[in-house]
Amino acid sequence: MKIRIMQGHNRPPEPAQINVVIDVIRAFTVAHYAFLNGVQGIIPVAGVDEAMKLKELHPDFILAGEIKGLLIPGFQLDNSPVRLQQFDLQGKFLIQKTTNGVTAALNAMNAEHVLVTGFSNARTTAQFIKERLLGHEEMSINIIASHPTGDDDLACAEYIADILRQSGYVTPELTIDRIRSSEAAMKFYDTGQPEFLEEDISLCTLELPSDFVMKVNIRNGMPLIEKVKAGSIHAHAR
Ligand SMILES: O=C(O)[C@H](CS(=O)(=O)O)OP(=O)(O)O
Ligand SMILES: [Mg+2]
Repeated sequence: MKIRIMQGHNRPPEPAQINVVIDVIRAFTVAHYAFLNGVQGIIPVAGVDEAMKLKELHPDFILAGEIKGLLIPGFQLDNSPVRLQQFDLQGKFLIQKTTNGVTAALNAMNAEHVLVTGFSNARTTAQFIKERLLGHEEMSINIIASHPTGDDDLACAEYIADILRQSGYVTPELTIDRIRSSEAAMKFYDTGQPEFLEEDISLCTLELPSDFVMKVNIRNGMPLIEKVKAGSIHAHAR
């Protein structure tokens, strides 16, 4: 197993069998909570225009995301996992547009398996890769920390790599400390920026025992983030 950790969201990674795209604060923590709250699927989009065009075609889809961390005018949801839980998302599809994680995922489709996660689902995702995806042949895995400079995503990437290598050096506690102290987390502690809820960071650093991973599959020619049961033998949606 060859593991490459890389940072940034604007360039496709080296070809590999598996790409894991990390966005702790907050895109794929939001995605995790969305699925926990009954969402059927999440369509990642590169920009607002594409999001709005999709919404016109599918009025019942929900627009979610941010620009500079803030709600996009015309969107129903911003990028807060706390605020997301105030909505009835049962059976819905989200259209998600964010700065780092979604952009990185769209640039990382050059692998047989593309998974996305924050810290909340990192351990489940790493175990899924170990138990369901790694075969006997040598496999290469890119772990993409989507924030270009932030330590939040890099810490989570190193946590996942450590689980895959079964070395046990990178503890959840150390990872949580790095996320809470990261550049991207600072604005959530600043009372002068009330749009950023400190509670969001609590959810971004809470490891949840979930029974699914989030996989980006191509459906009708478009990327779709789907919930895949962690116990499933084949890595496609159930
Ligand atoms: O909304 C977020 O938390 C971030 C924006 S920023 O990098 O913190 O300004 O977007 P994401 O794409 O979820 O990293
Ligand atoms: Mg982020």
